[in-house]
Amino acid sequence: MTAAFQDFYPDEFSHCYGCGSQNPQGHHLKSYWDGEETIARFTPDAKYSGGVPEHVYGGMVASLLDCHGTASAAAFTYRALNREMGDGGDPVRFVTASLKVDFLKPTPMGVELVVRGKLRSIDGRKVWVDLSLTGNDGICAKGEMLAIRLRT
Ligand SMILES: CCCCCCCCCCCC(=O)SCCNC(=O)CCNC(=O)[C@H](O)C(C)(C)COP(=O)(O)OP(=O)(O)OC[C@H]1O[C@@H](n2cnc3c(N)ncnc32)[C@H](O)[C@@H]1OP(=O)(O)O
Repeated sequence: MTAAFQDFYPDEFSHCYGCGSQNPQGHHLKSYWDGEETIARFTPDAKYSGGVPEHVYGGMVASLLDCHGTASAAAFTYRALNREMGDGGDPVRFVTASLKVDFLKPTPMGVELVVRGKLRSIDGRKVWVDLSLTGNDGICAKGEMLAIRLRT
């Protein structure tokens, strides 16, 4: 089975509510390569409803873009450096500095959501990632992230 990007986060940095393996209450989002892009799949529990039970609330949508975006920034950087995650070198870790979300239409509840990341550019410690979240009937939200690589 292919390891997810988050599987390479050290345990001490794996407490994120959205994607940390060490947070028992968290969502444990998992991100992977899909060609030149990145992908994550997630089906929110019914308790994450928006104004009506059929729709997912916006914070959950932003959370999925957030965690997938930073994981993708790390993956894009490893690839640009011709490195592999878990190669024993200095770990490449990112946090979100800026996340813009456009909610294009309601996100449906009860279906698997697909989150995609595409590299826009890398400039030193700054990585811009274009994000999208798709339900069963097209793109529901788009995101633009600036992720900053932490100094090691
Ligand atoms: C713990 C391990 C987890 C590692 C494992 C990952 C866990 C999962 C994370 C999930 C995603 C999240 O929720 S992360 C949690 C939410 N995010 C945060 O809490 C981050 C809080 N902010 C910060 O800690 C800081 O502001 C940083 C690290 C982002 C940046 O601080 P810094 O390292 O001192 O760098 P700084 O010089 O200020 O900025 C570097 C460059 O980025 C630019 N820059 C900085 N912020 C912005 C911004 N909002 N919009 C535009 N540009 C910006 C600066 O102008 C500069 O450009 P130039 O002058 O170089 O051109």
